[in-house]
Amino acid sequence: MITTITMNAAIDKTYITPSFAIDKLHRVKEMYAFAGGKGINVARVVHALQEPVTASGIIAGHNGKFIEAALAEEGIAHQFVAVEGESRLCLAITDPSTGSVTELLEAGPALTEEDVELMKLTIARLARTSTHVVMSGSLPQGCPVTFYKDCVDIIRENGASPILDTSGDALVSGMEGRPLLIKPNEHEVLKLTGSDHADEDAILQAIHAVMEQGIQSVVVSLGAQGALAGMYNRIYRVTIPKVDVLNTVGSGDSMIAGLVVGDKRGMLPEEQLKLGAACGTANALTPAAGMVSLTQVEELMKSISVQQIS
Ligand SMILES: Nc1ncnc2c1ncn2[C@@H]1O[C@H](COP(=O)(O)OP(=O)(O)OP(=O)(O)O)[C@@H](O)[C@H]1O
Ligand SMILES: O=P(O)(O)OC[C@@]1(O)O[C@H](CO)[C@@H](O)[C@@H]1O
Repeated sequence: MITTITMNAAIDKTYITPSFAIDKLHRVKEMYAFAGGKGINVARVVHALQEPVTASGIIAGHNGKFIEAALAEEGIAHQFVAVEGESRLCLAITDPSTGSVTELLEAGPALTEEDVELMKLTIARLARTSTHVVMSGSLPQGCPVTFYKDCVDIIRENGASPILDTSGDALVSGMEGRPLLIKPNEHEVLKLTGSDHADEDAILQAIHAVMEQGIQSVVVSLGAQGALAGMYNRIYRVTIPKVDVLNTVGSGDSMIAGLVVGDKRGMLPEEQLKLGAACGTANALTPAAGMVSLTQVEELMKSISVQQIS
């Protein structure tokens, strides 16, 4: 089983708003509301790839109940820790006329020390029956920045492989535990090395630096440009086809799902990267975040190329 952890689960609402402009009134004709937050998106895509998955993390209040009910309706197993307060609403306003995406993310509940300890115990328990535990997204208020680092250790001690997809200080700290895989985007990876050039050389240097830290796989996703990746001390370039994009929110999460499923199935790095990129691109073809069709993933895999460059 693959377990996903979303420390700040959300209702992900998407408003499709042609000619969106600030300071104007818009009547929204098309909208989607799904259980979301990065780890839940990963779980949904793992489920679409037909691997057993359990979604875990923190929920609160009425929105938390919505999240559980929505997952149950989708047939996704879940075991959340419920805390005081209200789970957040994350709003993405997408404008098909310009391709713009405007995101408004609420803060979500504040955790107590007891909540944090209970979450660690839950992760330890789930890790015992999992091959991989994927921790994704920002940490909620009250959660120490070292949380992911502690959990990387807990997951490994309990026999599963830890995967981390977060940013900022939580990523820097979590990397000290040497998770199996991280997937920063180009901005996140350059922040790690303090470089301000987003060119390929800087990204490659950053990938080498991360691998030298003892992290086996680092996949730097580059949106429509595909990805550059370091796996087992080799460097790969992933080239993806040009597609008609509807909404890229959740493409990173979908890519993680493909990579983890690929690892679980024992695929070679090239095939894992192909599956990851196909899931990311398939997500961009759907209006909602973290949603892919298996048929589209399989079709896209045929037009994605992965080249070992060093
Ligand atoms: N515009 C696009 N066209 C085609 N594929 C895309 C596009 N954007 C993203 N993808 C696919 O999804 C993968 C991950 O995307 P991206 O680099 O945007 O991740 P991210 O920044 O972590 O996304 P998010 O945080 O919104 O989940 C890319 O490597 C690519 O395969
Ligand atoms: O605040 P976080 O946890 O970093 O990001 C939350 C979020 O923007 O990420 C997902 C897309 O990747 C959305 O489902 C969700 O709303």
